[in-house]
Formats: sequence, structure tokens, C-alpha cells
Amino acid sequence: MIFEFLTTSIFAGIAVKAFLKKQDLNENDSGKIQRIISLSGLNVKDGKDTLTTQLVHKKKHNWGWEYKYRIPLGRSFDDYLTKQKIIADGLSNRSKQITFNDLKALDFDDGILNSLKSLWKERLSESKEIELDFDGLLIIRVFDKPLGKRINWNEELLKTGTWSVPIGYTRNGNVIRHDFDKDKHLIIAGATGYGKSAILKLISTVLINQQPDNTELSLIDLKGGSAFHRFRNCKQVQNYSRDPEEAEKILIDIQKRMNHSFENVVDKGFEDVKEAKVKKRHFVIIDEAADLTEYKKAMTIITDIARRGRSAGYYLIFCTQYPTMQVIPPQTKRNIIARLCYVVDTDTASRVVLDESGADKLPDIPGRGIYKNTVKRFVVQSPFIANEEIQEIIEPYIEVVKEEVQENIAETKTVVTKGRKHTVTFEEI
Ligand SMILES: Nc1ncnc2c1ncn2[C@@H]1O[C@H](COP(=O)(O)OP(=O)(O)OP(=O)(O)O)[C@@H](O)[C@H]1O
Repeated sequence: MIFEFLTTSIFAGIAVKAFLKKQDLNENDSGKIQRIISLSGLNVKDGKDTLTTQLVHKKKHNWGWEYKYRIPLGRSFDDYLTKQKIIADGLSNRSKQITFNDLKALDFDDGILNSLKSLWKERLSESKEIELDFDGLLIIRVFDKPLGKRINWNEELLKTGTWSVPIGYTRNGNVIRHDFDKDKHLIIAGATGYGKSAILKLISTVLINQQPDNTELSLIDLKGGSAFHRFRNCKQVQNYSRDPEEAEKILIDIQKRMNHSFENVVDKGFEDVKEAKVKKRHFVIIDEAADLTEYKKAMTIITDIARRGRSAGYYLIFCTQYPTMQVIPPQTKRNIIARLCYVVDTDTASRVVLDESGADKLPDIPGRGIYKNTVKRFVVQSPFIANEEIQEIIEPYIEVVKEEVQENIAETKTVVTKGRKHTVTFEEI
């Protein structure tokens, strides 16, 4: 009884203190931001005067705070973007916010002290996330909670019968989707290890599941890895290659078939396959596109698919770790409006992919990216699908062809014919 009274009082005390502290911290963020901005050299000297960044407005939202500042003459929004990480780190500086909900969510399997200690440690290492924007005033959004570092795949993300695939979750829990029939091709970029292959596998799995009879895939995996390997025998996969020379031949063939589709659709007066009520869609997925830059014919065909494939139902998913003008030629880029950019090393790389800075300022989290389509721009955390989950979803569509494998195990032989793999006894052969 006494123990219960004591623990309840301690928790209530901590919660009230945390709440007050949080209010105080948040209220103070505008001033703190101004200080960080001044200290990072963004004030402007004008004769004897020093022009500073002036707070004009601040507003509390359910996700955090939005501050608006007037920037001094002589400074541009880009100057502030270059300081985004400094501002975020300054605000994260040892912010210890324990809320009542955190306490409620604790399980005490490890004992009260250990549970509190690990919660405290978690809060200390948690960093605040911010976003910068500009609408004539500098807008700084400070989020109460960071976006999840890993959001696992769940089957509710599937939309059977559509060409819409999940790209990521926003901070308010909305799922952002890329609809290939609407937004058509997609460029995916990001530094090594930030989730490009993971999202390509997710997209392939979702397309196979949602439209098993209408999806056609050409998987070109030039990274020398094995990202697409498990898909190679799916009935939807028409081409699979890990070699650039072979990839070029595949692209030549795809172009011929695209021309045929183009004649059937556009030359007959339809705007695109959707209007012509053609059901099939062909996805050309290239990872890593930089390895094709030496292959001029392949690059020309890629540009052609980007330009005419949108009507013909030939959609390009163009993935690279090296976003430069050589790898993503301007003619290709012009025809691929939707972009997904994970963390990149430089401002220039971010601009090549998104036409704006920002992906270089994302926190170092795999799966964290900026997705832009014709309408909007979102910071997202892509869902992560494990290989076992992929296998389970694609298993019904795996066919093995033209191989005959002999296994001298007992008196059986595994026969692989067009269709499913099955095991028979020697007498049956
Ligand atoms: N959406 C995600 N959420 C959480 N973790 C992820 C996500 N995507 C990838 N990861 C983690 O990052 C690792 C690397 O991801 P991935 O192989 O997709 O990177 P990549 O960008 O393709 O790298 P590279 O170009 O070097 O092949 C994965 O093994 C996984 O552990």
C-alpha cells in the first residue's frame, strides 16, 4: 500500500515536472533558434547595425511548433538550409522530455529503476527533427516526436487491383503512395545503405501481389548484389539481368515492344493505356543506373522509355546512388516527375534528384527520404519488408523453367518443368 502510494506520487511528480519542463523548452525554442542562427553566422552587418533574423509568428500544432522568421537583407533561404543540421543539433541538445504517456507505456519487467533508466537514456539520445521551408518568411517546424526510425511492413499497405505502391509514412501517420498510372515513372536515389534496394524489393513485391496477372517486370540489377535474385523466377518477371551488356540487349527488346504498345494506344487516339483499357503494365527497374552510362544505346532507350513509355504502359523505376547529370540526363529527368530521394551526401546531389536542397539534411536513418510528385513534397519513412515476408508473398508466383535438377536423395528426383517444381520417384520418369 505504502509502496503503491510512493510510486504513484513519484510518477505523478516526474510527469508534472516533465510536462512543465517540456512546455518551458518548447516555449523557449524560438529564442533558442534565434541564438543558434546568430551564433552560426547568419546575422548581417550593415554599417554600425547588425541585422538579425526576426521572429514574426509562432504556432503550436499537434505535431510540434511552427516558427516564422523574417530573414535579413543579404541572406537567402539557402543560407538557412545550409545550417539546418546545426539548428537541429542545437535544439536536440540534451532535451530530456519524459511524458506521462511514456511512463504509462513502461513495462516493469526489469524493475522500476532499470525501466526508468533505459527510458531516460532513450530520451537523451533522441534528437529533435526540424524542417525548413520558405513562403516569403523563413518557416522552421520543430517536431515533438521524431518520425519512426523503422516502420515494419504490414499487409494493410496492399491495395489489391491498383498500381499504387506505398512509399512511406509521414509524421502524422499518413501513408504516401506512388500511383504508377497517375505519376508514371519514378527516380529513386540515395547514398549507399539508405534503403534503395529495400524499397525496390518492396515495390516489386507489392506490384506482384496487387496485379499478379497484369504485372510484367524487367529487373536489371547491376550492383552485383542479389537484391532481385529471389524474384527472378516469378511468372511476372520477363527479363532479369545482372550484366550491363545483356541489359542493353534487353532494353532494345523492350523498346520494340513499347513501340508496338505505343502504336496500339497513342496512334489509335488514346491518351494512354488506362484510357485504352489495356490491362498490362511493364516495369523496367534499373539498379544501379550509373553502370549503364557507358552504354549509349541503353541510355538513349531509357530516355525514350521515360518520354513515350508513360502512354504505352512502360514505366521506369530508375535507381542510383550517384545522382549526377551524367547518370540522370536532363531529357530523362524532365520526363520523370516523381522522385524519391533518401539521404545523400551533398546539396548538389539533392538538387540533381529533387531540384531542391533537403535530402542532404535528412537525419542519418535508412528509409528516411523525401518523395515529390506532381502535386506535393513529403518527408517519409519507408516501410521495411523483410526477405521472409517477401518470400511468403511471391511464393505462389514462383515458377522454375527449363532446368532439370537431379538430386540423388533416396530414390527421388526433383523435376523442374515449366510450371511448378515437383518431386517424383524414378519409376515415374
Ligand atoms: N525503410 C527502411 N527502414 C529501416 N531500415 C532500412 C530501410 N531500408 C533499408 N534499411 C536498412 O538499411 C540496410 C541497407 O539498405 P539497402 O540495401 O536497401 O541500401 P541501398 O541504398 O540499396 O545501399 P547500396 O546502394 O549500398 O546497395 C538494410 O539492410 C536495412 O537494414
